[in-house]
Amino acid sequence: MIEMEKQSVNPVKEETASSNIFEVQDLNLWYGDDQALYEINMDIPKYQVTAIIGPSGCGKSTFIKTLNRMVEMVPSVKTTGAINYGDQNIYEEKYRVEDLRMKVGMVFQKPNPFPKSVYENVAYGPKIHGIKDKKTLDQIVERSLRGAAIWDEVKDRLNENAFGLSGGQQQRVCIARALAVEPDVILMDEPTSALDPISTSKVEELIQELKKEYSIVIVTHNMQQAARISDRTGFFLNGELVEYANTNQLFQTPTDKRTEDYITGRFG
Ligand SMILES: Nc1ncnc2c1ncn2[C@@H]1O[C@H](COP(=O)(O)OP(=O)(O)OP(=O)(O)O)[C@@H](O)[C@H]1O
Repeated sequence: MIEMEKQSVNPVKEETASSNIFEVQDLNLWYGDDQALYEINMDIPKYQVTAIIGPSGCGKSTFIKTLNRMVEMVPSVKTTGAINYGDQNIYEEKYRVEDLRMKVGMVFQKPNPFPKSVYENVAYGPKIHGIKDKKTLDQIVERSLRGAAIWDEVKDRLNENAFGLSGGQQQRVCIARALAVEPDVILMDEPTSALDPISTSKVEELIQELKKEYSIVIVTHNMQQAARISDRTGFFLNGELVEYANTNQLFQTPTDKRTEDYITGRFG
């Protein structure tokens, strides 16, 4: 079993509803006729790191993309159930997806900066939302880059193309870009899988800092990473949420045989 030093957190169901950023209720999802998620029920706590683990194809990326409705970019997608964010179900027809995406930022597996300067990458979202004043934009860019622990490395390179940065630096610029629109939640889909170990540990440290101000959901293939950085972990298998518990408990005393088999390396 994986060694853990972190304090454990109480299971969400013992907490009040307002301590959750999302409450996923009976969520099912199909790509055309193929069902990819089955009856997912999951309360995702505020200001914590929630990790999603499971073998390839189990539905991790599909699930995380339901949280900002990015999954709907696939035209054949159908969902049933609800995801409550605040007091609203984000799958209600009247819910404006643009509002959701402002509050629920996303960072992807491969760093994907725009082919623009570091400054423009971070200022892009605020500009789209109507901020034009140069001084205000300068402040947002600095604050976001500081928040993503990359300011010192890029403060003299703000006008250089972001493609000229290392992969790990690009990923932190992408995190700064997500922070610039002041989200509540940051979704991360395997954010370190394309990074070297030093960049990975920088991003992992950053995640620990970010959870003071944001709620974080991270998909990871890497169980050690989930154990190191998350407060709660959900284990997915074949589109089902098999087990969801505080991370310590899930890795040390899993209650489901399938979780135990997976974390002890018997499959996956
Ligand atoms: N755009 C799509 N169209 C049709 N089926 C899809 C699409 N994306 C994913 N799927 C299917 O949904 C299921 C879950 O895939 P998903 O990518 O969510 O799994 P995953 O756990 O993130 O896998 P990996 O760890 O390999 O990234 C798989 O059977 C996959 O083939």
